[in-house]
Amino acid sequence: MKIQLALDRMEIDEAIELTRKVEQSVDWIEVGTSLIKEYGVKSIQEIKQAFPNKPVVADIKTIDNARYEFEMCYQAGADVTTVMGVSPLVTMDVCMEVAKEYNKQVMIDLLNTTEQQKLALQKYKDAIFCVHVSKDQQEQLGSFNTGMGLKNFYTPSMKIAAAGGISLASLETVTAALHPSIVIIGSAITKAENPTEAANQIKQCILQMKVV
Ligand SMILES: O=C(CO)[C@H](O)[C@H](O)COP(=O)(O)O
Repeated sequence: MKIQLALDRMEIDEAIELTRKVEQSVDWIEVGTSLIKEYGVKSIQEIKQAFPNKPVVADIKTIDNARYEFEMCYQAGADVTTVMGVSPLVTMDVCMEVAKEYNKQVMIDLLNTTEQQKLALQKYKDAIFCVHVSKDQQEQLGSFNTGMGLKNFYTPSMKIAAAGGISLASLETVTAALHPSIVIIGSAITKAENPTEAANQIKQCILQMKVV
């Protein structure tokens, strides 16, 4: 299981400095939606330049205008770009098409998708599916719980990611419920008193769980 470090609500320099402290423990780097909104694609360019050997995820959360947004992210250096699962399927088709042209990946954010919408997304077999508890939901309901399985949607060949307030304390619950191949972790590392130690503890916990 890979760790995707989510960088949100900070300046680009701060994001780079923080990533340097934890880079040994994390696998992928996410340029968070807030960084892209505040600083534009420059945030993707600078973070990819600083960490050329790490896969970079541009969490742009596309919902329309897919070719324009996906090309912009891939040209800036993103290896994976995100699209909302609630988008029209024509948008999803364009995301998959652009990713193929650039030989890059798509992450579909399942936030607020209905069961019916999830089933319609199953055909995008090359995509990574992200189960996401949003910031606003976290404030109201807390993070992940054991009831958050993927029921009828999941197939063994699917690549699943999980995001939303995941911490060392909830890592085992999330893993048991979703069997993700990627855990997306932001605040539990970036807001920790000692980010290096927090990231290392999460990495060690994953190694102990022996999950791939
Ligand atoms: O997509 C996001 C916000 O929309 C974040 O990347 C995701 O929630 C991870 O950050 P945190 O662990 O702080 O919740």
